[in-house]
Amino acid sequence: MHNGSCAGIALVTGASRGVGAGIAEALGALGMTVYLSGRTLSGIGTDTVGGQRLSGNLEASAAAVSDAGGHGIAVQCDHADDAQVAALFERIEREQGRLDLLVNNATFLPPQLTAPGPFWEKPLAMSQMLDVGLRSAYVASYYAMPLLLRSTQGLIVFISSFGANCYMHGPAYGAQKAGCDKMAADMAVDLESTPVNAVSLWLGLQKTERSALAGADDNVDYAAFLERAETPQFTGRVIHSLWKDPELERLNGHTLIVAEQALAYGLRDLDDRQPASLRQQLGSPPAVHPARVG
Ligand SMILES: NC(=O)c1ccc[n+]([C@@H]2O[C@H](COP(=O)([O-])OP(=O)(O)OC[C@H]3O[C@@H](n4cnc5c(N)ncnc54)[C@H](O)[C@@H]3O)[C@@H](O)[C@H]2O)c1
Repeated sequence: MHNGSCAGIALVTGASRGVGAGIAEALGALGMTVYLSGRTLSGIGTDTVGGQRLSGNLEASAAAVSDAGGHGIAVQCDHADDAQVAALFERIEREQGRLDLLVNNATFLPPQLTAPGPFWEKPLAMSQMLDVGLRSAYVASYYAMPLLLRSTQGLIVFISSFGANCYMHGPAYGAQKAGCDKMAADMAVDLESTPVNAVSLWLGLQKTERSALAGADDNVDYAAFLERAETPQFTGRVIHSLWKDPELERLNGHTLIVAEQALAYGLRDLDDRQPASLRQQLGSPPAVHPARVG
């Protein structure tokens, strides 16, 4: 089963900036109609890194999707509020009748994310990643399923990282990432014999505003990593190739490393670089769970 020449309908959650905005733009460049969700339609929000306010504007991200050749549609939706998420999918159903691709990206990353210190000395707000990031991905997938089942080839993508398998930003971040990987694996069981598949993706460090500001934070030295960072558009193109893959079913439930999957599909980053797999970047292989990492 395949979507053939149809450019497809996608939803990228949390797409006002950063990874979500870049993925949406790349999907737009490949002709997709992309719904972009975020807490506010225009104007910057309240999120900060190292005391500095992050930018981000959902309407501008949607315009970038359209400028790239697709059709970007900005929808106000707080993924902490199930009723707003339900309304988002009602709107997609009304306007499109189906969904082909859901990218679960929205994550509330608190200002103390990269600050040093044990979890009990940081604000309890660190746990909000488990609300918007983990639970919210379940809720969006739940409401997306009836629409994805109307696609000839539907795909649910979780935005994860090797923080699922090593210590990175503390236990809430690790649990959010490991939880996403596990959701993809377990959803795959329920998705068997449907036209829908689920995968979780480990992204390399991203060239985003958040990464640049975290790098400027005295507590974190991202400089060496940043040199080898990937663009979010690179991840977007890998996601598109996954969605178009006629053998996507063989990856159902897998956790995949974006750079490795790009190699398999013959994709390079925007600067024509071939990003190295995290396995190489870390010097020694991360403790990859062999049963779940493709
Ligand atoms: N930046 C990296 O290097 C990197 C690497 C690997 C994985 N990731 C993952 O990519 C994802 C996005 O990270 P980012 O770096 O773009 O961070 P970011 O903070 O810049 O972006 C998060 C997005 O989620 C949105 N969001 C937050 N709370 C929301 C809510 N309640 N409702 C709707 N939207 C909400 C934000 O507005 C923003 O658009 C995260 O899951 C992160 O862990 C990032």
